[in-house]
Amino acid sequence: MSPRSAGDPPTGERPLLEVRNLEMRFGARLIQRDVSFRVEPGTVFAIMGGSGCGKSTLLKHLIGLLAPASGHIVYRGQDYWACDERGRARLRAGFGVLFQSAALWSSMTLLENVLLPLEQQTDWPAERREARAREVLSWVGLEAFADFRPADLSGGMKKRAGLARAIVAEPPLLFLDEPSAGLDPISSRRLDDLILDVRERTGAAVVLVSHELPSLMAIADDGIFLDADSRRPIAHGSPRRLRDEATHPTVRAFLRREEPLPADMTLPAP
Ligand SMILES: Nc1ncnc2c1ncn2[C@@H]1O[C@H](COP(=O)(O)OP(=O)(O)OP(=O)(O)O)[C@@H](O)[C@H]1O
Repeated sequence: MSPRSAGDPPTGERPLLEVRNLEMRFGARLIQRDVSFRVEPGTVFAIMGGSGCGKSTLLKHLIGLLAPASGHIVYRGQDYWACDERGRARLRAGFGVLFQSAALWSSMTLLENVLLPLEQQTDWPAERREARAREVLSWVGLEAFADFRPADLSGGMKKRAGLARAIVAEPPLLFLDEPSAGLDPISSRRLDDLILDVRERTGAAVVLVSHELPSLMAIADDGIFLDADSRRPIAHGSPRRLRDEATHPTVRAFLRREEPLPADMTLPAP
């Protein structure tokens, strides 16, 4: 399948993921409201914004770890929180997640880590599971490290192993929390290429939280920018377009590394 980009016309298909008027709170504390967006198959969608604006909190809502204060999170037409626990578990089986820490099991080898989703989600015979796990380890360049434990790997290798585990069962949706955080520029670039390669190979849509501008510009087709002050999204679109066209000073400051404008200075109409 060939991935769509943000500039393509709508396909008329149901989006893989649709967020409608989501409001997120911790107790009485509002984190964000009015969050609405769609993620189409085969696209890379970025959740952007400054520190503490609620990016990780949004990701946790999307993968079912936190329940919305109000609003809807809909996967291929199914409202996640309107489903019973079995229905939610079925939807979650379609998510691959790479956490910031990679969250590999330290007592297991890489191969055993990557086999886990296949053991949980397929009834394939053991040889087929192992062949698939080794194939995916080779995609991420770790076939020679299948018998290593996570402690014996570099940070970039752990991320690649976490990515292998996230994609091994070919989930239609992949969630990545700051995939290149803590990596040197070369490892970070390599991971970006790998994310695009995975998207090409599997047709998965990718939702990622990232602060890394080169990474955002290189791989994201679309995105949303959350603002910590107003506690609302203040821009939607591809990071490249927002970098070139956004007028909001916070978005410009973030994506173009500009100094934010003084609060009393108004912007010309676009
Ligand atoms: N479990 C929690 N209970 C209460 N408040 C929380 C909890 N988790 C996060 N917060 C608060 O919610 C706000 C958003 O946090 P979040 O981690 O989602 O931001 P972020 O945009 O991902 O930040 P960063 O880029 O620094 O990782 C912060 O003010 C944070 O202190």
